[in-house]
Amino acid sequence: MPKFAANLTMMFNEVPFLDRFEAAAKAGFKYVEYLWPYDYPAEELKAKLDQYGLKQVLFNTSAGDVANGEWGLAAIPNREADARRDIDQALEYALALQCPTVHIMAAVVPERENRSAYENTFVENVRYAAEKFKPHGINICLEALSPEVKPNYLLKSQFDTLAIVEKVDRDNVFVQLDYFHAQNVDGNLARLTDKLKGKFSHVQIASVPDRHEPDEGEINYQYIFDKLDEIGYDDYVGCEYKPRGDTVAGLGWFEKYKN
Ligand SMILES: O=C(O)C(=O)[C@@H](O)CO
Ligand SMILES: [Mg+2]
Repeated sequence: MPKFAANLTMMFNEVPFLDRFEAAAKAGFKYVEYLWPYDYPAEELKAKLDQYGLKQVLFNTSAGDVANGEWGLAAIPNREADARRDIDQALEYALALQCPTVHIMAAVVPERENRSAYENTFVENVRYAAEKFKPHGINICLEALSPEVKPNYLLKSQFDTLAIVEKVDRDNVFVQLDYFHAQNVDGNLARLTDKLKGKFSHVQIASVPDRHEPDEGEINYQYIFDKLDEIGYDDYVGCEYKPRGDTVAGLGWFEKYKN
């Protein structure tokens, strides 16, 4: 049975961020993820996790200067020092939060720029991270984002992402399989899951097209959850969706997975 993690950036927005840990635990979650921890001291976040008996399972490296169009730095040529500073910062937080996986954000590639220079920079920075994280048993994930959500992001297709993972060639680097983006770009999700078997170590879910609860829209998530069980996927499934309304009112789909 999948181990579902509440995404505290997208869910439980009825309450301030630090109160979402309690809300997630009360709703029956044992695991949480969120995009970035850096606005808070790691000790404060760890205290929340401990207070509510939660495990943090994923967060991202910094997105950089979002107001100026950045969405990750790790692929931007000549910004290696900034990217590696962000990777080091993520490692400190991962250790303090005892978080097993960090998503390294790549970058938006401006249309006039040379994509292969971005890919090469990304590969080198991810290798740097892989080697720093390895002694601590921390995994790295790389994620494709669909153009309707993040136009010109370096990684669009799951297969672009797999190609970079293979090029990086480190045993703690995996695909982050977000089925919402995968359906938008790649489709054929059951076959995709088979093809990526063993290559992904974090999953995220949301309905398509509206990115709501996984109980509507064009993806049959019950089928996908069974598929994940069938292939022996044992890592986490992040609920990275925008609730249609009240978060708890939308959790009917989750009832049968609580234990
Ligand atoms: O947008 C998504 O999907 C994510 O998982 C974010 O963490 C990164 O854009
Ligand atoms: Mg995602």
